This record gives sequence, C-alpha cells and structure tokens, in this order.
Amino acid sequence: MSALPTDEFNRGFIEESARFIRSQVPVAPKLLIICGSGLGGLADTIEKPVTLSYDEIPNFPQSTVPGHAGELIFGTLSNVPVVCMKGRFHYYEGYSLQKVTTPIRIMQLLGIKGLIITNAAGGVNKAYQVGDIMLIKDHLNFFAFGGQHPLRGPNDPQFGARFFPMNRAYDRALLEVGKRAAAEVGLANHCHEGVYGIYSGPNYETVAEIKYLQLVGVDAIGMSTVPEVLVAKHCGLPVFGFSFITNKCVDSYEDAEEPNHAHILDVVQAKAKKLKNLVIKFVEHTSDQWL
Ligand SMILES: O=P(O)(O)O[C@@H]1C[C@H](O)[C@@H](CO)O1
Ligand SMILES: Nc1nc2[nH]cnc2c(=O)[nH]1
Repeated sequence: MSALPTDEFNRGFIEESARFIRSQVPVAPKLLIICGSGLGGLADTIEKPVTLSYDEIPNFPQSTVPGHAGELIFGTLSNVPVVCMKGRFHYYEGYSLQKVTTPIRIMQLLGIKGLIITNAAGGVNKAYQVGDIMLIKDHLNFFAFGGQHPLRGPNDPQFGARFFPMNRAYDRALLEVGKRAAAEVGLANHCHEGVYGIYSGPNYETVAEIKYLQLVGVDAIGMSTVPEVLVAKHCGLPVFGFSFITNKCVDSYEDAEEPNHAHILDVVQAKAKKLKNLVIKFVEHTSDQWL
C-alpha cells in the first residue's frame, strides 16, 4: 500500500526525535534559526553551544548539500535559548516536502515560539546587488500552483487548522525590527524588503524564467524557505526571514555570467560577520517576545 505524504509527519517519528533531543540538551530552545547555504556561521555567535549531529538524531533527515553542515547547535543568544539548524533540506535533494519540514514540527514539540529563516538567493530585482539582503515581506509559492504542499494529506489539528491564512506570513512587526537591526549593523544601504520565490532547482533559472519572475513580482529567487514557512505558520509560529543576495540573476542572452554554488558560498563567506551581527541585533531587540 502506498504511504500517505503525511506519514513523514507521523507523530510517533517526530516525538521520538524530540525525545532524543530533550535527553541531550539541558535547555529547551525558544527560537529556531535556519541557516541558508553557507550561512552556518550564524551559529558561531551562540553562547554555551551544545552540538548534535543530524545523524545522531532518530528520524532526522541528513544534509547532502555543500554549505549545509548537518548540525543542530543549541545555546543562548541575548539570553534567549535558541537552536540553530546548520543545514536545511531541499526538495531537489529527493526529500518529500513533509520530510523537508519535519524539523519545524520537531522544534515546535520542543517548545519554540518563533522562527528566523535565512537563505542564499539570486537577485531578480534589477536594483539588487550581490551582497545585499532582502527582508522577506512575502513569497510566491510556485510549488503550490502546481499542487505540491507539505501539508497535503490528513491534517493533524494538534499542530494547526486544516485551512490557514498566509497573507501575513512574514510578521510585520518583526520585519520592522529587522530593518532597524540591519541599519544598526551598517546594512541600511544594502537592505531591501521584497518577495521571495521558490524554484525547485537543482538547476538555476533560464533567461526566460528570470524574465517571467520579474514580470510576476518576484524580487529574489531560491530553492527553499517556503515549505518551512508554511509549516511554521500552520502551527502558529511568527516568522522573520531574510535572503542574502549571492548573485544577480541573468536576464539577457548577451550576458555570459553563470551562477555557481561554490562562488555563492564564497560570497556569503565574505559578508558573514555582518550577517551574524544582524541576527544578534535582531534577537537582542526581540528577546522579550521569546522568553
Ligand atoms: O538553502 P538555501 O536556500 O540558502 O540554498 C540556496 C538554494 C540552493 O540550495 C543553493 C543554490 O546555490 O543555494
Ligand atoms: N533558484 C535559485 N537559487 C539560488 N540560490 C542562490 N542563487 C540562486 C539563484 O540564482 N537561483
């Protein structure tokens, strides 16, 4: 008999993962930080870190992409107990959207109150430059237009309602705090608010696809984030997200530039300190909300 997609969300599996983590970690996290490609250095700022490798945790997926270490780092930031996922999962790796998002549900069982989500993305908006950040104000979920959704299948009401709104998926107040934090760490002139689009990958976009994305209002394109945000919103978690613009998307046949993952990781590395400072400032300004 074929498995329902929600079998990956099976409570027994998720609870087993959560139980194991509880047995290893002294303090339950209040905030989950998901690190995008090359952004694992965000975890370096965590105080009193306790590291769990993904392969130690029962039923946890394994990272397969360079720039995604495959570790959970628990500790504190501005006195807030946090957990940092150094390594996320992508649909193109072969995981179902349910498997991609199980960490959100596991962390929800552990008691998180919010999500900071980051990614490396291509700049579709012509005004965006390499090294800019885009605070995510909304997304375009191309997977859903094609009927692909992590919450397809029976709903578990203990996590959230069958039908749920997404028009305020990216918390407006947190976005304002993000803007302030970006200015404080010297990123004011490199900070935008925009719409993130998800593309399945693993290839980068064609010129025609980039022209289409420009037309429909996508500012930055990537291969992640949206599934995790859907599952986080389903279980009521406020979300703050930003994209780090690692390349300008090619929208002309005359342009010989080609995106390249190794180069993308180098670009992230070059700005790592500022991005860490941004996350530190953001948590500092919002700490009361999570405790
Ligand atoms: O995990 P994120 O979304 O940051 O990773 C992006 C999308 C692909 O996984 C990869 C392409 O270079 O970077
Ligand atoms: N889909 C997609 N993902 C990316 N991640 C980093 N750059 C890009 C890009 O140009 N396109």
